[in-house]
Amino acid sequence: MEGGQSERRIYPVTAAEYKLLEEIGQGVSATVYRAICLPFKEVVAIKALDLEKCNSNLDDVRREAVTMRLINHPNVVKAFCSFVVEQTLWVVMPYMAGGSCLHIMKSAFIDGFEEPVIATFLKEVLKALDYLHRHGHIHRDVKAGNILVDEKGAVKLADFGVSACMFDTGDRQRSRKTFVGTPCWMAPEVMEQLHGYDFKADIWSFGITALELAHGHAPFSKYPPMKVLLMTLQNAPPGLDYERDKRFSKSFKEMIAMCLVKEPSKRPTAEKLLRHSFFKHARTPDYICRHILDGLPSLGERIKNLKNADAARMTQQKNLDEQEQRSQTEYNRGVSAWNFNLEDLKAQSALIPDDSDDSPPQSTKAESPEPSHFHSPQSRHGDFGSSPDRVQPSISMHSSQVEATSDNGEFLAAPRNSYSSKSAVRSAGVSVRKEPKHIGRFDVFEDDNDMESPGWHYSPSRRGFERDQTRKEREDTGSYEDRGRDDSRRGGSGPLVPERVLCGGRGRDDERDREHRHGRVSERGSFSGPLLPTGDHRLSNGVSRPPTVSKDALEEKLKGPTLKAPIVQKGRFSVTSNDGGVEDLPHVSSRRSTCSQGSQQHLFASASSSHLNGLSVPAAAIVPHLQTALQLAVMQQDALVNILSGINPSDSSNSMKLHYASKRNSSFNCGSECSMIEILNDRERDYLQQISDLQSKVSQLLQEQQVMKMKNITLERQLNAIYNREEEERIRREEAAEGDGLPL
Ligand SMILES: Nc1ncnc2c1ncn2[C@@H]1O[C@H](COP(=O)(O)OP(=O)(O)OP(=O)(O)O)[C@@H](O)[C@H]1O
Repeated sequence: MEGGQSERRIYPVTAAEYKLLEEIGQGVSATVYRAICLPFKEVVAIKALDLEKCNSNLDDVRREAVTMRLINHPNVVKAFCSFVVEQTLWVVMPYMAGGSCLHIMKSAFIDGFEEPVIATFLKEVLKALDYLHRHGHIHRDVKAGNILVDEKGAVKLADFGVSACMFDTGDRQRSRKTFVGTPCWMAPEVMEQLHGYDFKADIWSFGITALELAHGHAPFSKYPPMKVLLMTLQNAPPGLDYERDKRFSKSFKEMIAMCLVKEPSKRPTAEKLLRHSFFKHARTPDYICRHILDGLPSLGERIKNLKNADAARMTQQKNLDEQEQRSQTEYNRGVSAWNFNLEDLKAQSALIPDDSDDSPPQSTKAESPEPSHFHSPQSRHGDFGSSPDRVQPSISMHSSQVEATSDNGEFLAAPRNSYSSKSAVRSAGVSVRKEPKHIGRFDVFEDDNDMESPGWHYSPSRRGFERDQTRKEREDTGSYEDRGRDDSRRGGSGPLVPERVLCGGRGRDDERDREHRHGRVSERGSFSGPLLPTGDHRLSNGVSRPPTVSKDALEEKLKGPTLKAPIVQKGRFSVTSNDGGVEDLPHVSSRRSTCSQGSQQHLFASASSSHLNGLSVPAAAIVPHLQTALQLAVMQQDALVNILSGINPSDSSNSMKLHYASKRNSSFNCGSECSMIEILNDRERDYLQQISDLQSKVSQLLQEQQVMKMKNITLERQLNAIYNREEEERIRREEAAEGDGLPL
């Protein structure tokens, strides 16, 4: 029962007053039940959100619960009330007996709906979006699984409000340690995590949902998250195919194309879309009842059947890769993921098998390609904090080989050095072609003569041109699904090792990164909370957690990138074998890669160790290098000290700074190589000591944070219960004062 009466009712806020019946849905962190509200004898739906999985701030939830009472639109599923029951937050909503469009499709319309049905569903969704956007809200999870139908054929958009806000502050994915869900509906600007996003992100999701309703599944739905991400960013926007989707009208195709434009500002508003001729095909709720709901089993039964089918499919697919299985199951359950964590995705992408079947034989040659580093766009070079127009993001996909920068804040990826193999290229998600080619917003280059030097460019200045070209390309080459399959082979698979290089400047980069994550996301939008959850490598106060490095690992990193010429190890000295001898030191230095600091460190480590190993090295050859290396080391040490002081302002960082400053001065004035080397060794030991101190501080802080979190959760729950009681009281009083005589 819904309508005037239910809306004015005050629903009970204790579990005892509800009787849970069968399960009618499951999301990432919630299970939805049909239930009876005992005092009113009314069938309702209860969404039970697992608080353990949400890591949410219950204060926000409480605030949102109040906001939700103000949301009142016939096309938005509203929450009657919400309260905490043990480890879960219960959100009581009207029961939508038809279930979601996704589940209807899964049960009876596996290849999607007919156009008039789609127009009817989508028109109602647009009305909901228009309402939400006008009120400054972004829904952020528009998809078939959130379009619900009641027994009379009325259509409502669900999952906005209390349950959605559980994740606004960003930890939906983080709390699960690995990425779950699929970003199929996610707009490119949300994925890029570059300039923030606004309500136009919903319009993109709306376009994807239109395709989902037309085909029975969203574009790229069968792929794991990282592939979906890369395909959405690299490929031309998906759309209805003019040849293959002949059963759909031109106006439907046009309407989708208007929504799926990569540049958000060029997408129409919900209000404008509502005037599109496509929606003239929309019918009445009664039409939905007759054409869709009639003859369907009850919702509970459908869900049970789907679960059984899922289980059967899983047994059949035992041989499938675990990642793919999970991805498909999540899709089948209609799980999406908006607050994704790029680090998790990268880590998971390492698990994605390279399913390319066109790999040339030589691709197996490089069994141990150089490590790939996929820095998030904002993690290097960028200066986001102060000037959004001058962002210089970069992608580094190969220790130092591929860097991407641009003057105006867009991706620009270009090769700087060699790739060790074609497989490494594929593994970095970069396609290999003969000519520079525009793929979505990236230009992908290949040079057959130099298989080791592919690269990719994003040319923001040609954005419009690229889009036209790629759309034409899609028309030439077939539907987006074909392209999807094709592109998935070309890119996105294989390991993108999310390792970080010890290449200096990390402290500052992290600061920019942090600024970006915490501040800039909201620049355009009116939504709350940061886009990105804090990563594992961050502390609660936003300070970077130093990488865990053992002494050996540190030395390994200090050795810097591998040199091309054959290397002979002499003690810890690395020299090229053909020339041999320490005479080569300057030569070695001239070969340094783009990661100059790494090479300098390499020299630094090697030289200092040579002393220990008793090699006879002419001091004059080493000292200039040592001095340069020392300067670099000092800079890095300063960065470390900065990080330290960020973690605990009261610690001894200042005295350390002074200590090193004095040592630095004395080292530059020292005439003897011996004392210089001693100081360097000394410094190396101190670095290691500082790092290990830092690590123990970090773990101590994390433990403390954990304890505080638990305390906080308990307090929040108590507060929430009190608040709910007070709120209930207040409303009772208000209504009594109004004298409308409602039964309490
Ligand atoms: N009020 C309701 N009436 C009937 N069915 C509902 C209701 N609310 C949710 N459902 C069903 O439960 C399913 C799960 O809902 P839920 O909002 O938890 O997850 P989701 O939105 O699909 O996934 P996510 O966790 O990514 O948000 C929905 O897809 C829908 O089929």
